[in-house]
This record gives sequence, structure tokens and C-alpha cells, in this order.
Amino acid sequence: MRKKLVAGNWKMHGSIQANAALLDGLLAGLSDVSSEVLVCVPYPYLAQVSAKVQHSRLVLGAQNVSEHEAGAYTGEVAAAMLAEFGCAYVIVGHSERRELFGETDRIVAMKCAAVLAAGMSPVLCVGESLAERDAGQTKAVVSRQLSVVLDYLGVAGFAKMVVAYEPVWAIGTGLTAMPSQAQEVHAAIRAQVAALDPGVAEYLRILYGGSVKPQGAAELFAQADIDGGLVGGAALVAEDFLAICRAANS
Ligand SMILES: O=C[C@H](O)COP(=O)(O)O
Repeated sequence: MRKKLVAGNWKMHGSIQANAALLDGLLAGLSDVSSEVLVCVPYPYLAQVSAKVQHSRLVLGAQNVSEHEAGAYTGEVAAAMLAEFGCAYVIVGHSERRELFGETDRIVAMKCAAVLAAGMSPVLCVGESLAERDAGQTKAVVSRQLSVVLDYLGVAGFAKMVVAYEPVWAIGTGLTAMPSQAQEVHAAIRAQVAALDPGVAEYLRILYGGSVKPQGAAELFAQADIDGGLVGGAALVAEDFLAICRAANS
């Protein structure tokens, strides 16, 4: 049985004051949530959020990491630094990083390795663009993104990973994939891992991301291979995020 995970990706939003209010709202409403709940916050707020979520059920994560261990990489943040601040997860290869910051499949694989080496879990994002979906390439694109990481880490590395399927056309657009569309891709991801190691595949959590809102979340999370969500916009409003978390209660 896989424990559901609902992850909030705050992206480049927040302020010390707004974060405090959001976290107060979340912490006050977690009692009827049974899934694991993660907040992935901008780097400068790691210390603030880490202190605030200590001894609570909220888990802390980051949104990016350097593929390098340490050195002359101005502006970069190493995985060990994130671990020091209490991060348990790091989002890797979000489509915004791939598209806007030129992250290749290989860099994404190296980042996953860096996160694992520092004792944390990568949340590896994969997903197709609208043009790729229209061209019937969805499964091929997702399979390629996954196989580069599988080749680099070996399937054993996936024992501590989370995969997030995020169709790029659904991110921030209000267009959610239909539960059956998402389930089809999630099942293909699990099958690809199962072909290498059925045990790892059985326990691999695969999240759906892309305009997840309180309405419709329960139907998504009821799909056999959807193990939770990676939530952007709705993660910035405590009552919406909590409603999504409750929709993941099993
Ligand atoms: O990481 C989260 C995803 O990019 C989804 O964002 P969204 O819920 O605002 O569409």
C-alpha cells in the first residue's frame, strides 16, 4: 500500500509574512488529513519554514538543487545544504526548469543523484508539451525522460524517488488532465519501472500535477496509479490546499 503524498510547490511566491499566515492555516487544518503533506518553498524561506514545521506533520522540500556537490558555482545551492535545513524532498526537473533554464534530461538525472546522495528524495517531474501530446508522443516523451534517469541511477535509485507526471499543457492553465488520461500515463510509468524491478515499481509513488484544484482532486486520486498530487497555484491558499490533501485521504 502506497501512502498518498500531496506536495505544494510554492514556485517563486511568498514573503515572510505571507508564508507565516499560510503555514498557520495549514498547521491548524491538518488533523483530518491522512496523507503525507509536503511544502516545497523558495530557498530564502527554508529556515523560516523549517523552524515553523518542526514537530508538525508538514514536511519540508526545495524546488531545485545543483547537480554539483560543492565548489565555484555562484548562485547555486548544494543538496547537502538543503539537507541541513531539514529538507526531505527536492523537486527535480520541473518543466519550468527544463524549459526556462535549459535543464536537459542528463542534468536532471545528475540532480536526482545529488539529492539521493544527500539522503533526500527527488520528486522527478516528467511530462509532455501540448504539441507532443497532439503529435501522439506523450508516452514516448515521458518514457525518454524517465529512462535517462533510470539509466543514470539504476532502478534501485527509484526506491527512494517520487515521480510527478505533469503534462506541461495543464500547468497553470486551468486545464486538468482527465483522470483517465492521467491514469494511462501513470500506469505506463509504473510499467516501465516494473519491467526493471517489479518491487520498486509497486512502492513507487507517482503524483499528478497540473491545475489540481479541490474540485476534481478526489477523482484524480482515486485512480489506481495516482498516488497524490504536485500542486502549484492552489498550494498558496491554505483552505484549497487542505481540501486537496483531504481528497487524498484513503
Ligand atoms: O509544480 C506544480 C505544477 O507545476 C502545477 O502547477 P499548477 O497547479 O499551478 O498548475
